[in-house]
Amino acid sequence: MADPRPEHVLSDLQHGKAECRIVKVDRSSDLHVLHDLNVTTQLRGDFATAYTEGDNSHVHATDTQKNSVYALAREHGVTSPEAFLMVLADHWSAQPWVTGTWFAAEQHAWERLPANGHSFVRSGQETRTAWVQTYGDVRFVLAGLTDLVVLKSTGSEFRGFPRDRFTTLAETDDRILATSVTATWRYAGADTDGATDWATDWDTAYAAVRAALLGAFATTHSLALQQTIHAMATAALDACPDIAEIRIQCPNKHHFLVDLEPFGLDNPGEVFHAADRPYGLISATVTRAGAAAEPRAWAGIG
Ligand SMILES: O=c1[nH]c(=O)c2[nH]c(=O)[nH]c2[nH]1
Repeated sequence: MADPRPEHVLSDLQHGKAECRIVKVDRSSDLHVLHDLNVTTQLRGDFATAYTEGDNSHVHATDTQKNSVYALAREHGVTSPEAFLMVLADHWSAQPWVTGTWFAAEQHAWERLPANGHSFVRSGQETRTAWVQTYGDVRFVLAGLTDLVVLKSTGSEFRGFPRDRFTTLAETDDRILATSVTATWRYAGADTDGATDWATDWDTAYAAVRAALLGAFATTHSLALQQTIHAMATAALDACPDIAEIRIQCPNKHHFLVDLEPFGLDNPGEVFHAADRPYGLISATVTRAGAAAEPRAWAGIG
């Protein structure tokens, strides 16, 4: 049937199940391992008539997509968020009417307690993230982290910025620098045959990038959060040859020195008011020289 509203153009259709919470217990040894994921599925394809006519004959129900998350976790196991999203991508890319897919995962870390092999404490303040996108046989893998909260109690300045009639901020050669890092990186190359034969060891790569981000944050004498972001991004590219580009977004979690003079006290950089808003919001993407931009890898990802 013809589109009932031909004067309007329908685009960007996708549907799936958001935030499927799954905890997979690996019981293959007495030392159990937990994979705690929040998985989102999205399918693109020949679904327009569901929107224009209410014809659901091509619609893979979001409930079915949710069930696939749990069933495929049982059938294939979960080793890393990236590997599990690859399993979902393999499955859904092969279904009728599907021309593209988009899967996301957030992973919360658990650490085994020493008492036995099956008791855990949540570990790591940050959340690990991953995305797999497919366009036919082309596949992109992104990974990242969010809520990695870091602070330096010295080794940070902010000076030399322009002053105009609205400027009140004092220049400083010693301040607290604190932020909550969100970083997302794209693994180099895009599979063109739909195969899951990426050589990257996802957990090793994640650990290398995380360590590089933290190392650069700690060791960069910061003249601005912008400079620290650049240092973190380049350190990540240097630490992990498999990644082609990295996007970093950092709120500047301002810490203001409290004026204690009214109380007859000095304050040599010891007592701060940790403000939660407003906050500076600073971001950048750094791409390895020669790597092609791949905007399709980032579609739908903030
Ligand atoms: O590292 C900073 N970058 C800025 O752009 C900025 N702006 C501001 O007020 N403080 C800071 N700090």
